[in-house]
Amino acid sequence: KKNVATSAHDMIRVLEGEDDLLKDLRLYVWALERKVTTTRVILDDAIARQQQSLSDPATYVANPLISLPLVRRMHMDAGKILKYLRQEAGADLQRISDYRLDVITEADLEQAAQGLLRTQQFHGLSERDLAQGLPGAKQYNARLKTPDCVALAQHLFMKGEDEQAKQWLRLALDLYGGVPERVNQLLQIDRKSILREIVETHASRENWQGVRAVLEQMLELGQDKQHVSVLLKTVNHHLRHWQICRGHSQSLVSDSLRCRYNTQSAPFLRLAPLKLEQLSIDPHVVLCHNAIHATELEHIIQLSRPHLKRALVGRGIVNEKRFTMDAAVDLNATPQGRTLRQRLEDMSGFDLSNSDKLALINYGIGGQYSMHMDCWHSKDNAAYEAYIRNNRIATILLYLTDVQLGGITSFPALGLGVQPSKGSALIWHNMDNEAECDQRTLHAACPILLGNRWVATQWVDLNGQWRKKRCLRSPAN
Ligand SMILES: O=C(O)CCC(=O)C(=O)O
Ligand SMILES: [Fe+2]
Repeated sequence: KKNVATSAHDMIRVLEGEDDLLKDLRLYVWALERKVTTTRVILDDAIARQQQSLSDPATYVANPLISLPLVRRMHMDAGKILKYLRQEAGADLQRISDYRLDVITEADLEQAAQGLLRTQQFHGLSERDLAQGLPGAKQYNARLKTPDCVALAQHLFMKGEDEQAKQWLRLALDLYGGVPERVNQLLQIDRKSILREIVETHASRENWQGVRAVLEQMLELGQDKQHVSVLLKTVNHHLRHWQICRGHSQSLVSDSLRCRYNTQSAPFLRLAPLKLEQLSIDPHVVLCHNAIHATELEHIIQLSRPHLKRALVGRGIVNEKRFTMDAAVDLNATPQGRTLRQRLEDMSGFDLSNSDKLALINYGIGGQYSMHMDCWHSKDNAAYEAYIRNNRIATILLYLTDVQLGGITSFPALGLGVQPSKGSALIWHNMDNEAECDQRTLHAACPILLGNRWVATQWVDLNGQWRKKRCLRSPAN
């Protein structure tokens, strides 16, 4: 298919197309003006009458020469006037919207953009200089405006040329003035959309510093403060997450945190106490050392092998957020598995009879699991029943291997990072005493730099914990 942008001959057709559009715009403006004039005559008439009635409305309406026309107007005219108001201005202009705009395609735009960028490269011009006009070309006041810069940026983004794209977006913002905001909104290139686009590109490259800078700029422009503040909080979590992954978690030394033997969460632990290291008291995060025997680890890894597949997120979607293999393992299927399941109950203090199977996860080099929470919010009463049945009150994360480099489990909101150590179990409570999902439990698995990382996750279902955890909000409340 021939593209119009390839030859000057075809480009003239595009110009003619714009001329046609111009004719229709003229007709439409005329129709709008006509409607405004008619409406204003009706309005002025009504205002004049209102002036007379203001001082003494009761006497005013007592005059039958007033009351009859009033009733008549409200009965006969008002409906017609409203109908006229609701009518689209220019609805009678048949010609409008007969265009074949699809004649000019995305490919045309791409080609035109490509041509202009080639010119930029040829002349060695900066984006700003190019937008001012071409050296040596006949000057028709030919300059690029905000929408052109945005289109060039979008073209470059598609080609993966993010840096250059961002230059164009910045220029788009600089050239923004002059056009009424309403027109820019109509063309969907208002400041907010441009900044949002910059944010999205930074975010897709995980450039959180970049995202933060733009969000701060948005705050300065006074844009949607509440929304931007929420985004800033998320960005700060991302930045904190990367610090934690690099081994810079906050110091865990605190007077209130202890290492002790757990003899209490189940009677059996009096005979076989577990080594427990408190990592956070509120929310509850503990690490149980030497909790699982090497033969047990091997056993569950073997059980999972035939079922391993690429892990999904949400409703079964492959996503970079979760770059791992996983498999569900039924611990009740083998005697060794049942022993381990009992131990998981003992060490967490929860009842697992309503909980999912154990999820085995294998991360290779570069594997990671982005920030997420294992629980979900529901303020909606209608959904509460379903919510209480399915939500995850706690998570037990078993580390099945040591990891040579990377692979820390990070809790950005707590400034906490846990290095996997073979045979230990990390336990945390996802929900607070009101059975509400605790945002502070946001967590992630850092990328694996060296090693083979196996973990097993036991999500603990909220349902059925009434004997185990007190103070839960009743559904009726
Ligand atoms: O592998 C990790 O460290 C985290 C796993 C996790 O968050 C999960 O399975 O829900
Ligand atoms: Fe998780």
